[in-house]
Amino acid sequence: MTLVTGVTVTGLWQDCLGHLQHELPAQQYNTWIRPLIASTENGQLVLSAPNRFVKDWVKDKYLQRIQEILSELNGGRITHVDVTAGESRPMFSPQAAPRPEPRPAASSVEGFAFAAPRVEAEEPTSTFSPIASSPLKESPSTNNNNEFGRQSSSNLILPGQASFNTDPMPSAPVSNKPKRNVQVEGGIQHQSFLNSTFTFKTFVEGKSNQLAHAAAKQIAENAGGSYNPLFIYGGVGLGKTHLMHAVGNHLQSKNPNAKVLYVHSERFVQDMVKALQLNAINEFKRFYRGLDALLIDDIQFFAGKERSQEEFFHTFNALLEGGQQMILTCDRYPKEINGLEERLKSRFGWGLTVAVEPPELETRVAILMKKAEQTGVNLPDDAAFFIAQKIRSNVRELEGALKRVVANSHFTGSEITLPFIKESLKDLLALQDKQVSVENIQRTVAEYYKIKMSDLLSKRRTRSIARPRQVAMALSKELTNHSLPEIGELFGGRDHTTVLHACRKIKELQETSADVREDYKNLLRSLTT
Ligand SMILES: Nc1ncnc2c1ncn2[C@@H]1O[C@H](COP(=O)(O)OP(=O)(O)OP(=O)(O)O)[C@@H](O)[C@H]1O
Repeated sequence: MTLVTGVTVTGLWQDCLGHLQHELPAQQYNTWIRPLIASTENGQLVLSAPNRFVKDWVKDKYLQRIQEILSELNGGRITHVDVTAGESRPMFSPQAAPRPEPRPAASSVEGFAFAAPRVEAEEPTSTFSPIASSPLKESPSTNNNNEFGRQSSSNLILPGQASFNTDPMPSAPVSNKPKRNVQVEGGIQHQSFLNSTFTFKTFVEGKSNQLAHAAAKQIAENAGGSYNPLFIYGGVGLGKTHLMHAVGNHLQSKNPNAKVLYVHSERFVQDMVKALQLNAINEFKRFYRGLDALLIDDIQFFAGKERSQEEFFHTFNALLEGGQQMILTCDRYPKEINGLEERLKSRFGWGLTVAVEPPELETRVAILMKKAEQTGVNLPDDAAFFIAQKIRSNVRELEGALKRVVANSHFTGSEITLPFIKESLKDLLALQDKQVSVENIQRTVAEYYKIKMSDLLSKRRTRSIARPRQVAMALSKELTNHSLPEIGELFGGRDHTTVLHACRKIKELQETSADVREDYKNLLRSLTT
């Protein structure tokens, strides 16, 4: 057994995860493998399962394969992997599981059990895991009509609470994230489900997130003040969750007794449904309304779920009236959420609504440098620049690329240089080259002309916006298989004749204007190489 450093083990485990993800059905992977937290003890890999149930299952079904893969990856050298129940020190960045998911502890208080892994398991039935065995296993996001399920369990689980358990499962915390801030009050634990690595210190501020960052900082210093609620919206993987946790972590560090809770909106819905089924809605209300700060992620999941919206509306009002801070994130502007009640949309706008945009090149480079520094990796400037130039879609993908490079470097013992990066990311880049999307084109064009992506889709007709828009339309026609009407639709619902006109205009300008010719050529090169 020659594992030397935690980073080496991390790299191995990350790669092993890649193999397992490839081999196993997604459901199995998400249920059993993803929640495992890797750490190193005496040079050995320790996989910490959220509870004994998962531990036994993993040992029984997957451990042998895990050992085989690790040993293949490490030249036959890994001989032992331990699987334990309960948390151990996580050692890699949040990328290991992209979204911090609330995984409260197994528990029951006076007949109510609290928390279960958010699993969609096909396997063994257990009193511990009501969601796993209930009709609610189908995620609300994939089944908008099924807001209520048939009662199938005697256990209700609320996040942030824990256990005096009568069921056979241990009360070990269930978390695939670093869990902190556990308070014990009257024998009941409160957990925040904050990811301790998502702090202001690890967040890179740039033009694209300046306002959101400033607002978050303000709130961290003055929670429950005039910026309540804070509503952060923007595309995937742009740091909304990170910022929200940063506020939570700050509040919690200022006051360790503060009851701060992070919860994904799917989880809120699931808990509420469970509470209704079990006639425990009053406990549910008390629990949420007793918080000092509530952070709810991805509230677009409330769309179409009327009863949940109703409950959330009351919780929301109660919290605001009590001066408790709320932070909400969403993938779009509140008014654009179809299926959300008007009164909620308008309430969301009562505090401060801020957008996060895709980061520009400089910020992407800075983020990469910061992530590399966090993982103790020396990333040369030109290497960071290259990755940042190539991966533009979102920060999560940027991190993914960096992790891949770092893992490869650990396995091969190679230094991270530009040629090494090109080699490591070869297939990813090739894949990306094949996948030029209209969105990608819009983002690249917006960045090139230093305008906002939303401007490209807007009705604004000033030359500084209209010309880049035409360029983006022409590039979309040239580089994608979309029809003119489809392209028009993707540019803020424009008519196909507008797209046709743009294509003709840009073709003409390329012959008469050196600037446009140059711009078009640069953009084409950047999108296709
Ligand atoms: N400005 C930033 N500085 C440092 N890390 C960042 C920044 N923006 C995003 N990240 C990182 O990118 C990853 C994705 O961020 P996050 O989960 O906050 O995205 P999100 O906007 O909530 O996406 P989603 O809508 O998919 O939930 C995280 O690991 C986060 O740390």
